[in-house]
Order: sequence, then structure tokens, then C-alpha cells
Amino acid sequence: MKIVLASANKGKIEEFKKLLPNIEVVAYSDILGKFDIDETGFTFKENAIIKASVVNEKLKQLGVKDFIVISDDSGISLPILQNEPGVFSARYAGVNASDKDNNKKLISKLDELNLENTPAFYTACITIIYNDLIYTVHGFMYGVAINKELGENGFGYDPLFIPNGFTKTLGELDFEVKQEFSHRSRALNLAKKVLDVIL
Ligand SMILES: O=P(O)(O)OP(=O)(O)OP(=O)(O)OC[C@H]1O[C@@H](n2cnc3c(O)ncnc32)[C@H](O)[C@@H]1O
Ligand SMILES: [Mg+2]
Repeated sequence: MKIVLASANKGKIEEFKKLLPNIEVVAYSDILGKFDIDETGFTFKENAIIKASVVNEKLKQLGVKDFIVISDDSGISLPILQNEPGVFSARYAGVNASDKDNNKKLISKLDELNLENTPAFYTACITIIYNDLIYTVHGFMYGVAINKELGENGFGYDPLFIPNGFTKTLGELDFEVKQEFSHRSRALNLAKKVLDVIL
């Protein structure tokens, strides 16, 4: 049984592989080739279900057997910005924005408000599809977003985010620290319980 990850985000794929060391995890593009999935949902859950459903259907069309599809839709939300960027985190600075572009935009928003830091939280919704049945779980991570990038570790908004209880950003902290409490680890811990029951 393998897990097919309905993600094209290298940072996420790397994290899922580290978080599921005893299971074969492959990115959908390894089996289906590269293609974009339109995330037309307005919630993390809607988008996670869209991503997992598209990959599940294409795997079935290809006649692939014995697989579980897992997707992750995630993002950072700042209450002071009415929870922006939220589900638009990946394209905050535009459709083909890089992590750097997105971080630069978020920093400019804090600068406009003359804020060096402000509360922020990450959401991860993980959807599991197995034998066409859909299961979704959520995980959250709370902290503050700052108006500068610190550190090179992780991906995405990590260099701007200081988790509650820490003084360093996720860009400065090791993944081993992040995996203890990240939105993705928490959601995946719930997803593993679902897998324990359905497999
Ligand atoms: O949809 P897939 O193919 O999974 O890849 P994506 O990068 O588009 O993923 P999302 O649509 O879920 O958007 C997630 C955004 O939130 C950011 N993000 C999510 N989890 C993160 C984490 O653990 N650390 C830093 N940034 C994160 C990430 O950089 C993206 O900009
Ligand atoms: Mg995406």
C-alpha cells in the first residue's frame, strides 16, 4: 500500500516523507506526470478535498491499485488582516508567486500597519481518500508573524513565523522542532489514527 500525495509543493512532500518514515510516500506527479489542480474552494477543507479527489480519479483511470491519496491544503492567517492570506497563501503575491514574493508582500502589509509582529496561525487540512471514501482532519499552529525574514530552514512563510513559546522563527529552528507541534504534524497525527482504523 502506498500513499500518493496530492501535492506539488516540494517543502510539503519532504515533510510528509519525514513524518511518515515507514510508509511509501510518492508525489502524484511521479505517477501521473505534472499537472496543476485548480483550487477553486473557499476553505482549506474544500481545496484539500478537490486536490485529493482529482488525484484519486486520475489514479483510478490509470488502473492504479492499492493506494491511499492524501492531500494537504494549508496556509497562514493573520487576524489583523481579516485572516489573510488564508487559502490564498500560495498565491498571495500572484498566481506564480514564489515564497520570497509572498513573504515580501506579507512584510509590506505589516510595514503598512507599522507592526513589527502580530498574532498569526497556520491551518492544515489533510484529506484522505481510500476506496473512494473521504476523510478530513485539521491541525493548527499559533504564533506571531514578523516583518522580516529570519533563517533559511523550512519553506514558505517559515522565516516570518515565530511559534508560541519560542523566540526564533521556523526559518531558524530545525525541522525536528517544528514537527513536534506544526499544523501539519498535528493534522497528520489525526490522519494516522484514521489510517489505523480504515486499513
Ligand atoms: O497545493 P499544493 O500542491 O499542496 O502546494 P501549495 O504550495 O500550492 O500548497 P497550498 O495550496 O496548501 O498553499 C500553502 C501555502 O501556505 C504556505 N505554507 C503551508 N504550510 C506551510 C509551512 O509548514 N511552513 C511555511 N509555509 C507554509 C505555503 O508556502 C504555500 O504558500
Ligand atoms: Mg496549492
